[in-house]
Amino acid sequence: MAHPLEDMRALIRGAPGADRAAVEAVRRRDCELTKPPGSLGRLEHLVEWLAAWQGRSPPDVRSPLVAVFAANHGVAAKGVSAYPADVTLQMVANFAAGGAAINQICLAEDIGLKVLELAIEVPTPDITEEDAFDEVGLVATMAFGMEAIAGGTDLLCIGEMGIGNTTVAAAIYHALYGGEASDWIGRGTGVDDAGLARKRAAVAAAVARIGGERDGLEILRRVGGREIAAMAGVILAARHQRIPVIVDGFVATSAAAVLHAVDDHAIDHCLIGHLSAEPAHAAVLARLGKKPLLDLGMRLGEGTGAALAASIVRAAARTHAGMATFAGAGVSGPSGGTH
Ligand SMILES: O=C(O)c1ccc[n+]([C@@H]2O[C@H](COP(=O)([O-])O)[C@@H](O)[C@H]2O)c1
Ligand SMILES: Cc1cc2nc[nH]c2cc1C
Repeated sequence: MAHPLEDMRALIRGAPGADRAAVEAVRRRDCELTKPPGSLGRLEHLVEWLAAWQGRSPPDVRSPLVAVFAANHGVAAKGVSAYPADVTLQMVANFAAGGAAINQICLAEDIGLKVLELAIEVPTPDITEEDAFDEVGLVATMAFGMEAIAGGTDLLCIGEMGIGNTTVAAAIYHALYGGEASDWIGRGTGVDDAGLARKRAAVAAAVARIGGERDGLEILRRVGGREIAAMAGVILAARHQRIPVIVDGFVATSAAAVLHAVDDHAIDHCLIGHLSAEPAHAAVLARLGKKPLLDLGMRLGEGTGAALAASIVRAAARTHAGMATFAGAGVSGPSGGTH
C-alpha cells in the first residue's frame, strides 16, 4: 500500500452507476398498476431508487440488514457528552442481550442486525490534539467496515454507537463546509449548556488544528473516528456490490458526507432514512442534496431511523411487485377528455 488513500479515492471515483434499464422497467410497470399515476407519491420514487441500485426490476427486499458500528473517542474526555464513554461498551452488551431500541425495531420489522465493534477499549486520539488515524489505520478501518456485508444483504441500513461521536461528526461537517463551530453542534445525548460550550470549543479546536484541510478522506483521517470510517467503507463496498444503503441520522450521515466530498455521485445509492433532531442535520442534508424519508424527532442513532425507513422501502417494493394491472384486474383506465 504505497498510497493507501489514493487507492481508496480510486475506488470511490470508480463506483458503478445506476441501472437505467431497471428504472425504466419500474416506470413502465407502474403505469399499468391499478391506481392513478403518481398516487403512491414518494413510494413510487423509492421503488425506482431500489431498482436503480439493486440493478433489477421489480426490485425486492428479502434480506435487509442493520449494521451498527461501535467505537470510542478520545475527545469524550473533554466533557462533550451527557454520558460517560463506558456506555459504548455497555450498550454493545445491551445489543447482544436484545435490550436496545434497535433490537426491538429489527424484531418488529423483521430486519437482520449485526453489531461490529471497533477496538472500543482503545479510543482514537483526542482530535483536538492529534489525528484520529494514520493513513494505513484509516484504510484498514474502512476495509473492516466493508466486511459488514460479507454475509450478503439486499438493503443495508447503517447505524452507530459511540459516546462523543456527535462532536466528531460536527468537526467533520465544520471542516467540510466551513462556517462557525456553533453552526454544526447540538446537544447529542443531551448535554447541558456548559457541555455544549465545551463541545463548541472542541469542534473549533479540532478544525483549527487541521488548518483549512478540504480533502474529504484527509478530514476523516484527521478529525474522524472509527465507526465513521467503517461506515464510509461499507457505504462504498455496498455501491460496488449493488446494495442500496439507508443512512441513519446525524452521525451516520458524516460518513456519507466524506464520500460525497470526494465525488458528488458517491452516495447516489444512499437514502437518508430520517431527519435527526440534531439541528445541523438539515443543513448537512441540503449540502448533500438529500431529502430524508422520515421526520420523527428521533436522535438516538443505532440505525433506528434507517431501519424504520427500510420498512417503508420494503412495503413500497412489495406494493409495486404485487399489485394487479388494469388489464389483469379488469379495472377501467382513465376515461379522459373531460378535464
Ligand atoms: O445520529 C444521530 O442523529 C444522533 C443524535 C444524537 C445522539 N446520537 C447517539 O448518541 C451518541 C453520541 O452522542 P454524544 O452526546 O455522546 O456525542 C452516539 O451513540 C449516537 O449514536 C445520535
Ligand atoms: C443509553 C444510550 C444509548 C444509545 N444508543 C445510541 N447512542 C446512545 C447513547 C446512550 C447514552
